[in-house]
Amino acid sequence: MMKIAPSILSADFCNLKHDIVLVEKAGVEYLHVDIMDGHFVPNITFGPKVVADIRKNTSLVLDCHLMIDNPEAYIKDFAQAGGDILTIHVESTRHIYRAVQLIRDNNVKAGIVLNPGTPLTAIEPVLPLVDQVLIMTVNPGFGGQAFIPEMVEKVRKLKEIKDLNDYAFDIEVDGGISDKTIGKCYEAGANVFVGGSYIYDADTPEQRIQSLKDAVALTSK
Ligand SMILES: O=C(CO)[C@@H](O)[C@H](O)COP(=O)(O)O
Ligand SMILES: [Co+2]
Repeated sequence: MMKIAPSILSADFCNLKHDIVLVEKAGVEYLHVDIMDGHFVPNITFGPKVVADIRKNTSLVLDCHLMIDNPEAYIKDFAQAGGDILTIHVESTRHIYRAVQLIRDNNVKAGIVLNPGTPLTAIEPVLPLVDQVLIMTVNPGFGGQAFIPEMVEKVRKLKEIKDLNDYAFDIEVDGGISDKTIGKCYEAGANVFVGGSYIYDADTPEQRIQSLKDAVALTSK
């Protein structure tokens, strides 16, 4: 099942509710929520309070991408704030297995994410435990960056590992996703697609969402 996850990093934070309702009405499944701490990545966004306020205003699945050091310290807070999926970077903790267990213990879905420079071998031990694997297709920290084409092969290899072991996790891609890049990722095995600037930097985000869906449908034929 393919899902589109608009990233509110590119939304207007003074009109956040409007920008969330807009994509919800356009028929997306997820809302991608980027949490940045100014340490793990060179940018800062917001914390659990904003996630809790978003939760009160939408029934979309809140797909929380934690770009923070020591994520263990905040997992409970983001789970209680109403995050549905908490995705943590394998590079952000020394104890990835324990951190993934902690997410599951908080009764939310567990995701794991890899920077472009991190090999798939780094996450193999936790693959049986996770609901989602996110392959970064840009360096994390900012919206509007160019898609890194080499990441398509990483998605393909991950899909092979998934099929070989009969794992059930979703494969998500994040960064530089547009009508030009989504098809390659879908064809390689991704089924959750984050879209930030491509969706929100347009006059008609609804049309951009439709064009992403159309590009996937074309690839499927
Ligand atoms: O996690 C991140 C950036 O670190 C993303 O979720 C961005 O929000 C994607 O933005 P675009 O590349 O689609 O503009
Ligand atoms: Co993200």
